Amino acid sequence: MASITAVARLVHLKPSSKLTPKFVSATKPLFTFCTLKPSHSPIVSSSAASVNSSTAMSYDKQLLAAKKAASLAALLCQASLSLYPNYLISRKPIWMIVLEHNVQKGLLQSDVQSKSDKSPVTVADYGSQVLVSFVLQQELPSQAFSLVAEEDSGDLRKEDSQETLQRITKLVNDTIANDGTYKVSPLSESDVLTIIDCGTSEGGSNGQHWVLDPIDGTKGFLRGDQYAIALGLLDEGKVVLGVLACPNLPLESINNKTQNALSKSGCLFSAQLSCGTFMESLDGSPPVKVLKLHILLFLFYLIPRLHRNGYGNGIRIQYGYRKRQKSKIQDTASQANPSEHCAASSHHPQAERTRGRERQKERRYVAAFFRPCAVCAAAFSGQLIHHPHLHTLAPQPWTFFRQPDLLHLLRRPAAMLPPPTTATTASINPPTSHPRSSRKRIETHRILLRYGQETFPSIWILHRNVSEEYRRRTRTPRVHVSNTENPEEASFFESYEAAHSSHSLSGSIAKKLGVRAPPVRIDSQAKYGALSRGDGAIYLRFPNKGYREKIWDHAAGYIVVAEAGGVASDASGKPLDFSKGRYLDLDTGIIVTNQKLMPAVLKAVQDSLKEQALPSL
Ligand SMILES: Nc1ncnc2c1ncn2[C@@H]1O[C@H](COP(=O)(O)O)[C@@H](OP(=O)(O)O)[C@H]1O
Repeated sequence: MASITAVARLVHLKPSSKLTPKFVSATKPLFTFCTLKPSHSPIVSSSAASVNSSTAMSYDKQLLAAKKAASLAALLCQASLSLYPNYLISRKPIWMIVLEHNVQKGLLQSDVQSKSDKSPVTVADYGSQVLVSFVLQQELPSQAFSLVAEEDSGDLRKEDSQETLQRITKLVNDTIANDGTYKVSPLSESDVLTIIDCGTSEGGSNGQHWVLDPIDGTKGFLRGDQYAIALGLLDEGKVVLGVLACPNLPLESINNKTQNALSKSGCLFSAQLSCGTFMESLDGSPPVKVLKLHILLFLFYLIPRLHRNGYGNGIRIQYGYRKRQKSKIQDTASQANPSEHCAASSHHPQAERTRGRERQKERRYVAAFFRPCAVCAAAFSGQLIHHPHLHTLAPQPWTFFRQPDLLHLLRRPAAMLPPPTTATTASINPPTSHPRSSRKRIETHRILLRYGQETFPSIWILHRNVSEEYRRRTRTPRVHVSNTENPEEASFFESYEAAHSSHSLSGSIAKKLGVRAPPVRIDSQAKYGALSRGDGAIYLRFPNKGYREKIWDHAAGYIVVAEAGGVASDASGKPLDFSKGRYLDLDTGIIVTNQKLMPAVLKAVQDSLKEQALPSL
């Protein structure tokens, strides 16, 4: 391995004469494999490109790098499309962005090219590939680098592509500069070509290989529909981590049309072997735009008043008499059972008066904001306190929401209040540490409380500097595939493009299964992402006979679904095999669903294939 690297460095003469020494050192590993061959020559052998997995770092670090790479690539893609994200990421004056935007609109139309297989490719496809490759090597400099990616530089090296190449280079350099993480000199056009050709590894069953589709669903991207930046990592032929950046996928379920109107778009799915699948917002912000105002009101109006009234530090709204106390978490037993605590202290006349006053204040300050949401908070104890005292109206049956939404709650009639007698505590992922910070910076989290079989939304109020683990759990919720066992209740996904997957075949399979909902047609591996969080229960894909599936079209999505509890197989029930190089070696079609539905779906697939006289097994 070492000798290959040494040879590579010798063969590599000068990526760009304009590179500053700083950039050369920063990109040293970048050109290690790329320069083993002229960039338009046949693909470098997988044995040369493979990396011995014994030298591999933990996947945690690689997952972080992959998330960073995919998120930046998503920014690049959005910047190539619209003004809005450009405005957000750019430090330029607005008038300049408006001017550039017009140019970009023109760019996009003229920069769509056709590949040899007639599929479209845009400047954003190339730019995304360059950026992902660049970021991975910047973030993991000590790792040898092997990348199996969709694009190569062949077309860009033609004379008439000079302008396109310039645009790609500008797009990449602008995105890197706007991000500001990497202090490197701008990439030259020849750097860009070299980096694109880093993606020509053959993959295979030995060592580690990154697998990238820089824009999966290019047709969806051009239509303004769904697309994904899909990045996976193979280790000894197995997918061990995957990241899907889906800039146009709503953070709320795609089935929930009302929520979607309020919800932002942009999901980042990440999965690591045996660690589960997580979904977060692509820009790291809270999921519902309209909540911001209420959170601000809460921070600047309610919190100061709570502090004044002795609710400092712990940010706890506690039933009944409470002493002024400094500790953030005290007396969790009494919090867990407020009525007992109240009873114990009720004989004290001073306590009685204090309680009366506090009740009044609570009503005024808290109910005004959270009505009819029961306010709950027991910072860092892992326990949430239901505060029945806040509910001043007669108990009524509670209506349950799938997604917590403060605005929605505020608008609900008071009749929807939970009964005061409802169980008062609920344990959710307890935080792993109790940071004793003196800084009184507050965060609110929308939490779904479970009381026995019942669920209702609430607000959890926390100090800012909670542990990383706690942040991960609250900000990046783990997702799970739908657990429906009944095919009739299941909805199914398929390609938007009829040319990519037979709609009639999946229609007949759905009919056999008794699926009632119409098919949900979306582009790209966003389907895998949506499936992993239970938006649908089945994904069926049946390309035309003879089409060979590529590993970058499925690797990231495969692990995202598998770690969320789903399964993917071909039509014969064999798991997908990513160890055979750049193509998947599979029988007709791909089926993705949950464990319980798989046998029924497989049977329906087999029956339909026989009926349609397609080769099934
Ligand atoms: N005739 C065909 N049959 C099946 N898949 C095809 C196809 N032509 C292109 N594809 C692949 O389907 C992917 C899009 O998947 P989906 O149909 O789920 O949106 C494309 O990814 P790219 O857009 O990266 O080229 C491409 O790899």
